[in-house]
Amino acid sequence: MWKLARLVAASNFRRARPFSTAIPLPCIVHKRGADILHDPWFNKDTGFPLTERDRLGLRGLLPPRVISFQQQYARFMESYRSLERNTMGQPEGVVSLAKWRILNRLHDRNETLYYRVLIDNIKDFAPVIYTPTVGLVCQNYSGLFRRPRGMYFSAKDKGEMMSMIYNWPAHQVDMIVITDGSRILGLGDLGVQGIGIPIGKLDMYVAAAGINPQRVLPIMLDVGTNNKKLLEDPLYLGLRQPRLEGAEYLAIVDEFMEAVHTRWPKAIVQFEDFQAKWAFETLERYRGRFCMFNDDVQGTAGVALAGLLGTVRAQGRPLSDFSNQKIVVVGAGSAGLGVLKMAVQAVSRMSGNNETSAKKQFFVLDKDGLITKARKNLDPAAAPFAKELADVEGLREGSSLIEVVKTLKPHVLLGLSGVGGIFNEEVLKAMRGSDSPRPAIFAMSNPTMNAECTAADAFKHAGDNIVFASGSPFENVDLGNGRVGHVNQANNMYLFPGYGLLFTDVSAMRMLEILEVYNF
Ligand SMILES: NC(=O)C1=CN([C@@H]2O[C@H](COP(=O)(O)OP(=O)(O)OC[C@H]3O[C@@H](n4cnc5c(N)ncnc54)[C@H](O)[C@@H]3O)[C@@H](O)[C@H]2O)C=CC1
Ligand SMILES: CC(=O)C(=O)O
Ligand SMILES: [Mg+2]
Repeated sequence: MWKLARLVAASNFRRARPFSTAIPLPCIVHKRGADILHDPWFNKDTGFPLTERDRLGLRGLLPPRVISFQQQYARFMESYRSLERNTMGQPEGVVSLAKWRILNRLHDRNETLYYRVLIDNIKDFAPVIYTPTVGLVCQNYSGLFRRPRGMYFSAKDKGEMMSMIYNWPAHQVDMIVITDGSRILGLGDLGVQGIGIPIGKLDMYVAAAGINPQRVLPIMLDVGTNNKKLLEDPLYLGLRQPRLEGAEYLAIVDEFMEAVHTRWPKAIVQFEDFQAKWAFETLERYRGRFCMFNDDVQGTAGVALAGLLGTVRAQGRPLSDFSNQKIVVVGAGSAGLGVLKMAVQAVSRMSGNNETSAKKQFFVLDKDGLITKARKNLDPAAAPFAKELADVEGLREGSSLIEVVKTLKPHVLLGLSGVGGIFNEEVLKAMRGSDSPRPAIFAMSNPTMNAECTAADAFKHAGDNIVFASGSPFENVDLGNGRVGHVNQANNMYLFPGYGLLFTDVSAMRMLEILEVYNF
């Protein structure tokens, strides 16, 4: 997958920002002197040739020696490798943050070099700029903050957003990722510190999809936080107030959406890591009016479905066999319900059955166990997937995960619960009794510590023949005798190259029409 993503990125990125000149061809620089050196979009550090130094008023502002782009690249990679050597044996969190810092400093200084090293080393660097390290970065963002990136719209900016949006320096923006910080990965409400997620996601768009980095915009919509620790932290950088709710909340999001689409009517707004109630409500509220989608609901569904179909193929079965798989989804939030909706649609289309009958093979649990129609206060979003008690013989409302696995013997166990380790030894061992000769275990929650199980535990307890995928990366597992337990990554970022191609080749509206056609 990375190979394909790199090919896409390399071809598109070179078109947008040629490797050899380090500044995008169509770009006219209106700045001079130190302003250029302090602008990561234009800065080439010591790479400015003498002619440019004269033309741009840089003579004397840099050491005399001109260092080529290739030499700068090699020097950065050497510093990175030396950091790896020098931090060997130190705690994982310390090492990850040190790696993030060195990459972030480059991002802040010289974007061309940053994206070049990122594209060329995407497999090594994705876990640093994205999950799992981005989770740690968000948890510590107020302390790590040095230079602003993206835009911040807060509840205090009500009435000002239409003018604020024109403060963004780029004339054109194609892709926006916005969060309100209310459910950052499986880490909960991180308030303004959640900005790390839009930044990391957009880095993946540039590196894996070849989107022009000058045309992306990370956004934090700060409506307060209910995280007590952050509210009490004197260095917390966000609004120190409880989250807005109800109409007050929606008024802020409405104003932002109007402002952004007034300035850039074709920009696509990706909603990311909103708590489930707002994820669903904003999706319904805006999808008919604006170019937008929800990555956790829709992007995750696309990747999970690809993984589920891939599993059928890995079992040596025809794809039509997908309609016979028993699938247990653990987690009935924005991601779990998004996956269920799309998977049910896929089954009903493949089998020619209606959705009611396609739903029969899907089972969903939340923190209160198996969801059935007998549940009191059944969440309306989960209601379409709640089972009739008559259809789950041997089970009851609220049956535990282990009861469900032992009774149903599912072909697939898919976790989007945010609860680390919930696929424990007992549950994994019970998957040995699966009706499938090659059961699938997808531990999709992020970051790593929130994964439902580790890859090593999955192969150890559920057996060598499983198909395993996780939201955050794990190393392949050594099964002995030269055999390898392959770890696949099931993360919505794998859709970004696809979106990227759509953005470059079709207009945003056309893309949304395509998504609508597929009822995505
Ligand atoms: N791999 C990927 O591409 C993606 C992974 N995720 C991950 O999925 C997780 C959940 O995300 P959302 O659905 O947005 O969160 P959410 O907060 O909307 O939903 C979490 C769900 O898990 C349930 N849950 C909590 N404890 C449980 C337990 N002990 N047993 C069973 N269910 C339990 C909750 O009741 C709720 O239904 C997060 O860790 C997130 O990082 C989310 C989107 C994409
Ligand atoms: C991957 C992702 O979007 C999440 O964990 O929320
Ligand atoms: Mg997300």
